[in-house]
Amino acid sequence: MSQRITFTLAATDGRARTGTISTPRGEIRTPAFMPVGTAGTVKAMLPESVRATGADILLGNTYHLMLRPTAERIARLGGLHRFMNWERPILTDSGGFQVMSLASLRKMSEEGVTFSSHIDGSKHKLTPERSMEIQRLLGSDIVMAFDECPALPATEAEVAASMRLSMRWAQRSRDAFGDRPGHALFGIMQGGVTKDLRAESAEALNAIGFDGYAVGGLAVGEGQEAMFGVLDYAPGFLPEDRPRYLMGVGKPDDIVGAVERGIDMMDCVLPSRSGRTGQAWTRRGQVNIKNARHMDDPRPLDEHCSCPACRSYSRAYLHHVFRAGEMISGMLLTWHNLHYFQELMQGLREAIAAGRLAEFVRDFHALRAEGDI
Ligand SMILES: CNc1nc2c(CCc3ccc(C(F)(F)F)cc3)c3[nH]c(N)nc(=O)c3cc2[nH]1
Ligand SMILES: [Zn+2]
Repeated sequence: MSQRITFTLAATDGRARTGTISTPRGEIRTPAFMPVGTAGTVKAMLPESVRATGADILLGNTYHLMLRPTAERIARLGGLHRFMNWERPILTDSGGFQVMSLASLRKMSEEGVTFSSHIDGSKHKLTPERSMEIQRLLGSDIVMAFDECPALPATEAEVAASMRLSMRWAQRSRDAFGDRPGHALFGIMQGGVTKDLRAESAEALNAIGFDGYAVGGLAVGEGQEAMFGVLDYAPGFLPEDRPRYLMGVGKPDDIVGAVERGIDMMDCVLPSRSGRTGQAWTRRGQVNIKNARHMDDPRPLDEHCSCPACRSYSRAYLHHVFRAGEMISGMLLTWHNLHYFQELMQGLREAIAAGRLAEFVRDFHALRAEGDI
């Protein structure tokens, strides 16, 4: 692929931006929400259904795919796009975060991390170089640098040491990635909730130079107020002509607040994971479909929603299939949630382009009742 990945800003409104990331496999409209496709599938969804919700890009993962079915097998079978039948852009995480949250018997060193698979206990090693090799074998379009996301609670000294390790790993990731036209490497800013550490991390990443920059180390239990506190300054430490990706975020109101603060890309398991637990997200708040009060309700989840669940099924039906443990329950609620998240992103993109983001945000909060609706 000769074409390089480029980011074009179309409009700004305050600190918010809207634009397009052009890749050989297609365009990504920003601000973008990226559905999580952990082990090569967005759970309970066919790829064409994920596309129908409006997704331009989805996420895959080094950790899960290196364990099963292995990156080498996927490469032999033509790469992850072919393997999972998604020909549009794929971003893969570098694996470190998942090792810390999923694997057992982990051993950290300057070199990288060794761990035992949570699937079969087999021993594995991840280093910046190995992570770059895996993401190349998968064929992902946007590759994440190998980093360490410190677990909370952590002292400032621990956060500083971890961030500096991640910056050394960022350099090694950059060196190992090489020059791959048509593919992008994103650096990941660390530094916890400490402004000086965040500034030091951004300075290190800017000096190395990346195609895009992620704000890492957030959405790990610090709470929305602390997260927004970091986002009040951290995106501004990053080059404004490159995409900014906030990892692991979030609930609809987290997404709105992050976009207001200059974030262009986000990912979260929430719409799919909560869909499988009967939790529907709507413009007026959350609907907990397992609540008995929906048992006789002929209305759709959201009468304004054009998704298959809202077009053709009642709350009573969704309540029934959830209670009965029928697979269609997870399918319909996941589809609805992903559709709602993409509709929220479209609304944000249009509002920024029209210079009326403040009005959009006001309406967004005004409509959202507390609790179950
Ligand atoms: C939920 N909170 C959160 N998630 C975070 C993630 C994971 C993001 C991710 C990527 C791919 C997938 C896949 F399942 F689709 F593959 C799933 C999740 C982080 N990832 C890295 N590298 N550094 C961070 O500092 C970091 C901070 C994170 N806070
Ligand atoms: Zn719907």
